[in-house]
Amino acid sequence: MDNFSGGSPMPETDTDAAVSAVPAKPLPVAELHLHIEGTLQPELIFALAERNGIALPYSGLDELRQKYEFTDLQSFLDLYYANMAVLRTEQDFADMTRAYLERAAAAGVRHAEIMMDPQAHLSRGIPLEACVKGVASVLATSEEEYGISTILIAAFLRDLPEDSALEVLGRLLAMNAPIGAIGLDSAEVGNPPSKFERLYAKAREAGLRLTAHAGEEGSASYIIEALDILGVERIDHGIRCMDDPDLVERLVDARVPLTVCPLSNVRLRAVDTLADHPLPAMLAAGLNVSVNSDDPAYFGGYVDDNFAQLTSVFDLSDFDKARLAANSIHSSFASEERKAELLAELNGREVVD
Ligand SMILES: Nc1ncnc2[nH]cnc12
Ligand SMILES: [Zn+2]
Repeated sequence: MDNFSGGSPMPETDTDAAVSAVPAKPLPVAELHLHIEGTLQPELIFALAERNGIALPYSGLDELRQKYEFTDLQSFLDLYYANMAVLRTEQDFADMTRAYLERAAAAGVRHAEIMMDPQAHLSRGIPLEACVKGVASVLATSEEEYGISTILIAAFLRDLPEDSALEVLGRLLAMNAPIGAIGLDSAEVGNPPSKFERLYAKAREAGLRLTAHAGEEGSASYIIEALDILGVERIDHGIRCMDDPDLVERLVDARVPLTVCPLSNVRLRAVDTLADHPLPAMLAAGLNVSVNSDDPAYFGGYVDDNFAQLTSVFDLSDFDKARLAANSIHSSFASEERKAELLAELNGREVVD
């Protein structure tokens, strides 16, 4: 942050005005909390349905979009899993991944850690190879093609038994799937991290990095369990830590990364409005928070949209935005060399909205 140069000055000459009329380049960030199945835009859902001869239960885009009113996490998950029906072939997974990377590059994403839910596809009869290869084949060249380095995270559905997760992790390891980490997602309340102790032990033994959703709808105790029982290095969401001052102190002291998703929290009613979001209080408390999009096709925006809306509601300073971007890079599972590259890029630029 040493070279951080503050906001854009007001234009004083015609040349300055012309330069400032060029659309601002977004902040270079790492996106650490992104479900690839949550990037399926309505248009792509219809295109894939047509390609695969699948009849959708919606007459058109408008009817589908009307379903994007959620009352809680489960009401979203119901639609999220239902829409996955259009993903059938390796090509479908590849096309979805390419569409995300293209949009993410425009949002300033320079490194992405991408979760996929293999169990949600296996249960529909899709071969594990099709979903893994479809996503991974595109990620393999993401840095050259989109300027985005990537890591694939296998996320496990916490509302299924641990044995199912163990079986799928075993198959991923046996096929040498190019995964760098595991995660834990889906319906949180009633499915605490302690249910997955053996899964995380197995992943750790295999040399994988560890993250888990905790404290999205579940209480602060889920965050404590994820740290103490699963040994995670990062917490996805984690906003409910703000209910427990001792936990906040622990997270600050240990610099535990929290991958916060503001627009998701509003759309899933974890908070009432963006103005009620705890992100500014989390920053003020010294927590290691980053801004992420979670399921951008469902929640109204990609990472740049999250930054833009946060800025409009909270008047975030350039310093705050640069800190959030730097946190995202430091908190990634990228190599130290890649992190240094991204931090140099971040520090060498002026920050604008
Ligand atoms: N926000 C979220 N919480 C839990 N599981 C998810 N799967 C996709 N998005 C999710
Ligand atoms: Zn998530």
